[in-house]
Amino acid sequence: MSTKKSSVYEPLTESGAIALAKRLQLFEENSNLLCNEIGDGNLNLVFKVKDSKTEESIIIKQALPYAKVVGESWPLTLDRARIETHALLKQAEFVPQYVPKVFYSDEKLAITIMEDLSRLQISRAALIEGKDLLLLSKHIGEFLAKTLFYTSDYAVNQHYKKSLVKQFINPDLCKITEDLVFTDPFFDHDTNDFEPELGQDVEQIWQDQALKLEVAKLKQKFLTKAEALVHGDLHTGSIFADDKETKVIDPEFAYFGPIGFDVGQVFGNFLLNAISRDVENQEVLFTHIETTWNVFVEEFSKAWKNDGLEIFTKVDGYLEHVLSEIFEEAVGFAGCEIIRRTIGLAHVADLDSIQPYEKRISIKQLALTIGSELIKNQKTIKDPTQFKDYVKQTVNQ
Ligand SMILES: Nc1ncnc2c1ncn2[C@@H]1O[C@H](COP(=O)(O)OP(=O)(O)O)[C@@H](O)[C@H]1O
Ligand SMILES: CSC[C@H]1O[C@H](OP(=O)(O)O)[C@H](O)[C@@H]1O
Repeated sequence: MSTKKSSVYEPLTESGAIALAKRLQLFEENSNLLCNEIGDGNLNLVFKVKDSKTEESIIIKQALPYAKVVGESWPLTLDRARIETHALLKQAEFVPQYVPKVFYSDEKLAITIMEDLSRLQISRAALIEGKDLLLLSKHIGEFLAKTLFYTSDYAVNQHYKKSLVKQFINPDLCKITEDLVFTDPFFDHDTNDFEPELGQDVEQIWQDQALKLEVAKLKQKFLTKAEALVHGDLHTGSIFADDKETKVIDPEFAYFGPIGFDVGQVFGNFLLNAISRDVENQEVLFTHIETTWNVFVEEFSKAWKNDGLEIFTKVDGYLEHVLSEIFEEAVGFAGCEIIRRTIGLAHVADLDSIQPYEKRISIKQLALTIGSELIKNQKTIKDPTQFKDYVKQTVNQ
């Protein structure tokens, strides 16, 4: 992997992406290259460049100086490309099997050139199609345990940890999460986006002081708890998968934050898919939540016992305390994710594609109830079985 700093930034076009791939000699000389911009995310350009003869391909991801979904009126730092490249490289130190290979990056051009994962499918789309993705949660549990444990104070020298915290200072992208996940959906803010039929339910959220108090505490944790290098946006749209393989992409929101945030976003997005399904097809998602947590605990505990550097990792009861705090926080963060994906700026296809419209509205009402209940009952829900029972109880009310 090589890194470069060009002197000027300019957004790439499809022909510009081909020219860049040729200049960097990423393909054989005289190859006939084709390129399409395939980005469907909220923020960046994504070019797929392919050799028409050999079918070999690469991905060139480029940050724009603004949020693509909104346009130039929402300026956004190009530094997110540096964060993404370095987060992918850091994660690859622990779980190379679960992240795309990075071939090249250029901070000034704000590009990351990486492995093309088109052989896999974005897991949100696959789950909406009803695919089970049987190994997804086993892989994600291991991804979470290893990337989070091995970047935390439990595992690394405290001077090195602080140098990493500095490297991953990411104020602009954190501000997006602070606003869109932890603030705007809980107030009458103009970024919110919901159907008029949800007006009363949303009003109830805005008036619920007990809920807002818990959200305030969760936001404070997100703002201050520099526990480990979190992915920061680990939803099912950031995970490529098939029945055998899993790859996590798009860590441009990475920073040192609470471990429970990544775990909670995974729980929240599995749950969003679960409630979008008929009851008889939901079980596989609850199994994914359970497996994610069980594998996380197993791998995190193994790493703690074998590689714990912090002296207190040898003290009886400390691991159990840390794990129970992570679970409690994950339940609360999952609730915030569910609410913001229902009434905030950035929706999910799991809910928005539900037909007919009336069914969509009633499932979104259910999502708001489940999200609120998870946030207010973080302390009583102690494990995935109770989590499932709690959700089912709410669904049946
Ligand atoms: N390494 C990759 N291989 C194949 N397709 C990719 C890759 N990275 C991104 N994409 C495609 O581009 C889309 C947007 O990528 P993503 O990183 O999520 O962008 P954004 O940061 O704008 O959300 C993905 O949903 C996927 O379709
Ligand atoms: C204006 S950013 C909204 C939303 O988009 C990000 O997701 P992605 O980059 O995967 O499309 C992130 O979840 C932000 O909260």
